[in-house]
Amino acid sequence: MATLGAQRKHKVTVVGSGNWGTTMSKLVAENVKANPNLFDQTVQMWVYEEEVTIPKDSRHYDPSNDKPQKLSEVFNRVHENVKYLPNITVPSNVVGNPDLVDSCKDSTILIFVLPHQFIPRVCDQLVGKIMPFARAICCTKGVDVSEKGIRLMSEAIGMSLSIYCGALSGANIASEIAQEKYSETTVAYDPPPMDSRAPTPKGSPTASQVDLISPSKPVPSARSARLKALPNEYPPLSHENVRKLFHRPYFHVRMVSDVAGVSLGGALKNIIALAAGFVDGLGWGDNAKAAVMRVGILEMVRFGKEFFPDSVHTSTFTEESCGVADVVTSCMGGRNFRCAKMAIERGESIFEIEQKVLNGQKLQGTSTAYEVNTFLKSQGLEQEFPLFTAVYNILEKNVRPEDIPELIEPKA
Ligand SMILES: NC(=O)c1ccc[n+]([C@@H]2O[C@H](COP(=O)([O-])OP(=O)(O)OC[C@H]3O[C@@H](n4cnc5c(N)ncnc54)[C@H](O)[C@@H]3O)[C@@H](O)[C@H]2O)c1
Ligand SMILES: O=P(O)(O)OC[C@H](O)CO
Repeated sequence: MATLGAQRKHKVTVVGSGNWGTTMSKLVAENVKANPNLFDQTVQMWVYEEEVTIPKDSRHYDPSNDKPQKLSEVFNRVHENVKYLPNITVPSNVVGNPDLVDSCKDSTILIFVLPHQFIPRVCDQLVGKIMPFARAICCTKGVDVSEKGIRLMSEAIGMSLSIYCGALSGANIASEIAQEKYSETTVAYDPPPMDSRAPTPKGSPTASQVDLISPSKPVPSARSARLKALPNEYPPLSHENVRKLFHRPYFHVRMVSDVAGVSLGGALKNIIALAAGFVDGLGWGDNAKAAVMRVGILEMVRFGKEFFPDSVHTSTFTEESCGVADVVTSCMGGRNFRCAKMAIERGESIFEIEQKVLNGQKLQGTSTAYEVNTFLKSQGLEQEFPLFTAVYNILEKNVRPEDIPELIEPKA
């Protein structure tokens, strides 16, 4: 039932069109159709434009037209991302839009699903070009490290665009979800009090006047940013309504408020997956992989407690899909795990494997290992995170994968 007084509907843009971005567009498009009272029926998907040649084994291959074509044009013609999510039909209410600003400018909900290294530049292009009261959900797995320190990607998005940004992360190998195989995820959404629809007490500033976060409950993802309240004519972005955007019979959503825990789980698991791939590539078997996962989970929890003490709930890592469950799935079938394993088996660098095997898809564990190490070095705390540090040093060829057991053995 539409919220009393809500005459407008949320327009949704998925910012990203990769393997997960396209999968996310598919499930979101299914949900806007299922909730016409809440959402506009067309989902914009920003496509980072490139020329693609339709593979000969594609059902869309046309020998009379095998020249390179614009990805967005092919997508809008055949409703399939022939490069990043082949053989999956995406609902026709998803529009592939190569113009970033045009795809976002009228949307009240922005779902960021880009490799994390591209987020800052994309946000820079959107500053001042989006709805001032838009809200975002970051599905990207990574952290934002600079000389100022470490930030969650949701914080980086929120601060850059002066909007509130939540996070989605879980045991979510995209290709399985695209095939509608059962999975689950965690969505953390903890909006500013101004977004709550409690009756506005007399004398309180109206939505248009409120442009600072309430001092009583600073919103981590947009600390000191100038937030605009979501106007009452839109349905409230309650946990119930946000869940309706993502939950599917095959994609079970649990809503939480711990944005930091959800974000860190997704980012740090990619480092652990590399370590698991290294030991698996050595042929050391499941026990070795389990040992590496155990130490990695400990370091994930420690990292959250150490650097995000006022926002991370340790239970998020153990009880939610974004924690241990994501480590498990990533260390069995994730790209970071598979490429690390292949690198050891073939005696090649993981960076070469990424280029040769992923067809344009991007690993996130390698860059996250470097970014986390830069931050740990700045804090003088590499020794407190031996597995994260070992993965960095393996990538740098300072140590060998065979050295992992010694490197993670607790020091007397
Ligand atoms: N693929 C998965 O199974 C999966 C699942 C859950 C979360 N994630 C996370 O989602 C995020 C996005 O991953 P993905 O799988 O959609 O992407 P991907 O790995 O398929 O990466 C390719 C995407 O990057 C885009 N790209 C390349 N160069 C770019 C540039 N200069 N600027 C902007 N975009 C550029 C490409 O157009 C393409 O859309 C990552 O953080 C990833 O960890 C991925
Ligand atoms: O393929 P990966 O390693 O990027 O992992 C995919 C998802 O993040 C698994 O949850």
